[in-house]
Amino acid sequence: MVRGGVPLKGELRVLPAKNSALKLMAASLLTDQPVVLEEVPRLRDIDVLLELLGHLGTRHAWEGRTLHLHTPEIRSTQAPFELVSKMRASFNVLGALAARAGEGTVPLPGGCTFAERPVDQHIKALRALGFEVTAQVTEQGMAYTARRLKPASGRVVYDLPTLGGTEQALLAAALGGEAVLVNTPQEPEIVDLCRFLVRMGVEIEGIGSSILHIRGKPHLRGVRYRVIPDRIEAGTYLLAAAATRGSITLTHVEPFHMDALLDKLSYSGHRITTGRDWIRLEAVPDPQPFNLEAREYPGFVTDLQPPATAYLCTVPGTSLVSDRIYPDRFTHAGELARMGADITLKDRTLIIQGRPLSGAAVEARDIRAGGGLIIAALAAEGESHIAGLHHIERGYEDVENRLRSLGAQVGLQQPELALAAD
Ligand SMILES: CC(=O)N[C@H]1[C@@H](OP(=O)(O)OP(=O)(O)OC[C@H]2O[C@@H](n3ccc(=O)[nH]c3=O)[C@H](O)[C@@H]2O)O[C@H](CO)[C@@H](O)[C@@H]1O
Ligand SMILES: C=C(OP(=O)(O)O)C(=O)O
Repeated sequence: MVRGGVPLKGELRVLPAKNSALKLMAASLLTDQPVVLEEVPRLRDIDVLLELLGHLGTRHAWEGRTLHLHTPEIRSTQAPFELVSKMRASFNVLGALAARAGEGTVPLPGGCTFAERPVDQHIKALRALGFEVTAQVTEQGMAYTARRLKPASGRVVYDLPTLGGTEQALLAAALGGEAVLVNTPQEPEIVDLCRFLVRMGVEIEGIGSSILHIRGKPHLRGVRYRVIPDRIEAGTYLLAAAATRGSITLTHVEPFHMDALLDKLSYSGHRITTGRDWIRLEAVPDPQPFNLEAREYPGFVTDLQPPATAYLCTVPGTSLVSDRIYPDRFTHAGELARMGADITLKDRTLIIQGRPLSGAAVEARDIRAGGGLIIAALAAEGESHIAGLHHIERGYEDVENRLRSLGAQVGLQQPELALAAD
């Protein structure tokens, strides 16, 4: 429940990146030694992956935000459907299991259903590295088994830069021989995973470029590693401050991961200042619209497309929004229209005429659509009720208290957690 129209003001410490932490957790399967991840967000997705890793043989313990992981041996090579179906990142244990235990079986992943999300490049990569991959139709749908026939080596040429497909090959190749990955994405989460694997003992050249040369090792060591800040959480709060014409300072953030968004926000007229690990936004009352096309890093990230769309709905003038990564990722558009947004979808492009929004009952159908609806509700006049909190909680930790700390009037729709202002 959000009562809108209050400019967000204050300072927020950005939390660590879910999309990086999940991949590092999967990579911890590659060693029989303890792995310590410093700064892990406390999110539902992290708990789901911990449950999956536990099933495979990983013991874990929390110490504040520090996560201790240890997999002395792989106890099961089968990932249960009930867990994999909850989150896409869980598919990445396939390469790690096949590399460490010689075999792994993982059902087709779940996760946000905003678009068709194929895994053909994951399978192509594993086959190119010498794994035998078979698909079985089970009662719960398709599952894939990968078997190691020899130490992983080979050349993978991706049809398109895929984060998941590249992560799959990095894990599969880490305990192998020599591998070359061509047409890889440059996203910070890939760089983070590469650095983590290097600390474990893997040799990787070309980190941050579109060609990665990997020299795997027969044994990898345990590491202690700090997860990068969450550029998606950071961007969502910046857009929320801009939409409510407020001002916000984010700390513990990597400004250079966020160039594309910061550029758009300053084009829009807002005053942006940055330091080594902080970003400050002071909103202007009369911002300019802009067009955006979500694409690979360092372009505008697809996960911030729904939040940015919500912001643009509040900016007078015309904006065009499209998404090259997931061209149909628009589950938020119809819900924004319920809040009075003038938004139409034509030829896979949103055409937005910005104008004031009003509170309404809406439903988040995936994580970032939820981020967008929260932004719209914060900017709207009146009260909004956002259903689908379980999606939002996959990606945004403690969102109601974090928003309240910035002055937002927000609460869960339960008597004891009624609106802070009530
Ligand atoms: C490059 C990119 O922006 N990746 C985003 C993608 O990562 P995620 O890992 O989910 O997706 P990929 O990066 O693998 O997908 C990028 C593109 O490749 C296509 N594809 C992918 C794998 C495959 O086997 N076959 C195939 O065709 C996808 O449909 C998509 O169009 O969604 C995540 C969740 O929203 C975001 O956090 C990532 O930033
Ligand atoms: C869509 C996301 O997660 P998943 O890929 O697990 O569905 C996300 O983090 O925005």
